[in-house]
Amino acid sequence: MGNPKYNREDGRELVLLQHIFSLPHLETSLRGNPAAVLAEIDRFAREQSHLIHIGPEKGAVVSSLIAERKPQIMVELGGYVGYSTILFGHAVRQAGGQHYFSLEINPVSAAIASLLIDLAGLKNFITLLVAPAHLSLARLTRQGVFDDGIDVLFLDHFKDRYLPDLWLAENLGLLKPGKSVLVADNVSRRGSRQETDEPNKPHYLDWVRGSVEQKEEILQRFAFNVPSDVQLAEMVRGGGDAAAISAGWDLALVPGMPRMTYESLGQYYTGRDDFNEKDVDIAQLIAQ
Ligand SMILES: C[S@@+](CC[C@H](N)C(=O)[O-])C[C@H]1O[C@@H](n2cnc3c(N)ncnc32)[C@H](O)[C@@H]1O
Repeated sequence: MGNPKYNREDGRELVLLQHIFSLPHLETSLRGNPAAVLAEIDRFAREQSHLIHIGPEKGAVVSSLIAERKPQIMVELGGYVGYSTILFGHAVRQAGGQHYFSLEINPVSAAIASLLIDLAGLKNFITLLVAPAHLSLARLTRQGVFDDGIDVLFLDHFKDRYLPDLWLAENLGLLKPGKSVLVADNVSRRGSRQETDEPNKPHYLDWVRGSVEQKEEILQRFAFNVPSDVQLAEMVRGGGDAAAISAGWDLALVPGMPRMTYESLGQYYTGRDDFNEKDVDIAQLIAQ
């Protein structure tokens, strides 16, 4: 059964949508106002049903990073109902950035997010793609939107996909040394719930903090399906996921690049070990 607070199979996200679109100040103060839309989502999560959004405290940490780094292109893996999309998309736009991409696997969550993003007035600045993140990364790579790299990659989807999707981004050449920053939600080893701490699965931080040798050792534990004679990045740029798949690649499990090493820019810890309120980890790619 688990904690009923976290039982999310009750349609609460649709209730949130109904709630927001029936507020009396919808047209007067919510439309076109990202901060007001976010405040209503936070209020709903506090007073009615718990949501798995990043929330205002960790959200502010990432918003400050955006204001400081001024990313042109930011990509989030796991858009859910659009809270972080609206918060960070707005911050990227305010910082003079070009575009925000939100990748979400669940079509119901994405439909809700789409309406809330539109309500907040950010529709033209944000692209929301509904598919497993690895397929959307391939699709956007093919479209050339990442030709100058991803400036901030925000990982907030399923924990067991953080590493495989980071590996794909590395392999496709989407991360640039001295520039690209990774922001990962809830990856600290503190707290009791560690979905990634299973015996044979490396933890996200093993990779992001690891040396070249440690990362080579991590990759040896996996059976990758890697055709020897074809460069994945070229293939995906030319023909997207279809070309890669027909050449024998499994985009869901592509080896990372051990020579890409990261420098930690800090870990913000909330002091709470609730399921989605623990920490946010920030690291920058330094070598390739
Ligand atoms: C913790 S929620 C994201 C919260 C959101 N970033 C926020 O702060 O408002 C995780 C989301 O990741 C999505 N997700 C899980 N696996 C995914 C995948 N492989 N690709 C894209 N989205 C995924 C889930 O459907 C869920 O909506």
